[in-house]
Amino acid sequence: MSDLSHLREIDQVLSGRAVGRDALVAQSWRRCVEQYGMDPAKPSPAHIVTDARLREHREQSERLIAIARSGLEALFRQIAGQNYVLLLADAKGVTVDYFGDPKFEDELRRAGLYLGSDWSEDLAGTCGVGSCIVTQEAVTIHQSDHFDLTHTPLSCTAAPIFDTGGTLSAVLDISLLRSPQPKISQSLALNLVRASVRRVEMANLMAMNRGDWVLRFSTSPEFLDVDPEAAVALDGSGRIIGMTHGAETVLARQADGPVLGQRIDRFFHLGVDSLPDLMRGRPTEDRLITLRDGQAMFGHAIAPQSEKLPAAVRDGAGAAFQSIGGADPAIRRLVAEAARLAPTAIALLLSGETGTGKERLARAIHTSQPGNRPLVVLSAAAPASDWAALAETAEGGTLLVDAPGDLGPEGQARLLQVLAGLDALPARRRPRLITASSADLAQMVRAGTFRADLFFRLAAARLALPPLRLRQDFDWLLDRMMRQFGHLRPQSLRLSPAARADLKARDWPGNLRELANTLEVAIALAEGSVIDLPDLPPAPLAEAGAGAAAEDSLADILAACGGNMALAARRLGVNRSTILRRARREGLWPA
Ligand SMILES: Nc1ncnc2c1ncn2[C@@H]1O[C@H](COP(=O)(O)OP(=O)(O)OP(=O)(O)O)[C@@H](O)[C@H]1O
Repeated sequence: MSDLSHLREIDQVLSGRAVGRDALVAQSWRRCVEQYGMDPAKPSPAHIVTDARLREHREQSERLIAIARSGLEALFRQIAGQNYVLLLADAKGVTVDYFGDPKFEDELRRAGLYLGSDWSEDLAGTCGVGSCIVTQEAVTIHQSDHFDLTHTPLSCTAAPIFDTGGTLSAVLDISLLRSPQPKISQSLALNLVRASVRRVEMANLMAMNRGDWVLRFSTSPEFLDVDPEAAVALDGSGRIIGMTHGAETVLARQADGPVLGQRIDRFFHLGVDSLPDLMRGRPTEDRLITLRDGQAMFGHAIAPQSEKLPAAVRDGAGAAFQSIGGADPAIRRLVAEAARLAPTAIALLLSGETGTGKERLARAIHTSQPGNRPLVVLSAAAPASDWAALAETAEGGTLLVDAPGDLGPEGQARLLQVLAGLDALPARRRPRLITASSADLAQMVRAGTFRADLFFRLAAARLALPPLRLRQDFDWLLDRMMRQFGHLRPQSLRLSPAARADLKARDWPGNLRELANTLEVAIALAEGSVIDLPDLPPAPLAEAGAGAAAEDSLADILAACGGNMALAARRLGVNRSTILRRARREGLWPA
């Protein structure tokens, strides 16, 4: 269709004539002109928000992105090879997650099919994401359905994702740069997007309501347990506290007013006491439930999971995670989250200063899962030519990407390519990605020194390890490491209270690694069965003379340290024997 006939057709719609377009397209065109004041004769290029705004949008959608990601990956694999690009936009229309073929990246970016593109209808005109947000329905906006001439080559199919309260929270869109002319060619795309959205909403409901009853239901029994049509979460009295959009649609037909907050027996001939009868284990045909209007459905009830969850998930005390930390609230939270994320395929970024235990946590996440699977470290320091082979050996296991912040632009592009190569593997063989970084990758993205697409690929969920100086479980770590290094000495060893207090007062820039090194040296050097102050090596990065002015005399420093030579040595950043020699020379100590 020529540009001129496109403009003429929009004119016809505005003057109220039927033109054979879908009603929702014609209505959107009217909005573009009458509400948003757009001029179809003045096309405008794709609008991409700034990095800072993209970050805000992503942060607000972070949880949903993490939950949606494995569903999106599955969808992307289904459409792989057909040149679709897949976008997840937030409720404002900004693309917060993206899957596309890196080969076409420049073209996709120009077309706005990229991270940060703003597809709100009042900015981009009639388009998949924007019109889906306005209508709250799944739509295909195909080629010249687009209002703006810039976008008429595209074909976009989008479906809304609702949160468990029924509010639109995101849009899933799959788009093509070039497509066959008939719009019907996209009907499969529409079904695929709808099904993916249903699964994302289901995963979201399950994640949000682990401690509650969930009732899933379907019209046919075949897919009830694996891919149900709809679900609600119920509190102990049978009140609906969460729902998928599919559930809201079915239940809203049964009774007037809102669905949320109502008891389940208002919609089904079913009481909360009967839920245990609908649990898995009973034949599906026996789990028949009837809506108030008489329609039969099949139900599957899932009991609150808190009591059934493995200890690792419940309180983070599972065997694999036991060595990570003690009674520190931040560590407890971190371990509980890590345990919950461990069984998923979500790409994890573990951040934290050097030596905070990122690699150890990655290994714990890996080993917490059953099976004898490989864990392969892909270090940024290894030659890039080896990466692809390394990544392949992680098949079926975990690929730990270490220190990608050290990579320059070429290395980053290569890493992205290697990761994209893994997409060709069948889902269950594709390694789970965990990244460890002491560089602040998000900050590097903002500064333009780290690729945003690589960052988002690596960091679907983020876990931050606190520095040792902020941990409240220092004593626990100390005792654990003392036991761990116990084998180095035949007799049992303990720390004197003064030595313990001294260690606690240090600021540990090298974190757990520095603490482990310090203890190992102290254990090796201690002569008796007690590690005392003089046995502790000085902090390697303490500035010489730190805490004492360089011109302070040794006598003054010793006095300030209560005559404790080890403490004086540490303050000056020298060995205890040096202090002793100087003290003898200056007559401060008997020769
Ligand atoms: N919870 C822990 N208990 C005892 N030792 C620990 C613990 N966590 C880490 N360590 C020790 O601290 C050292 C550093 O740990 P790890 O390599 O996991 O840190 P990292 O954050 O990956 O470091 P980097 O960023 O420098 O690579 C290792 O020797 C490890 O054994």
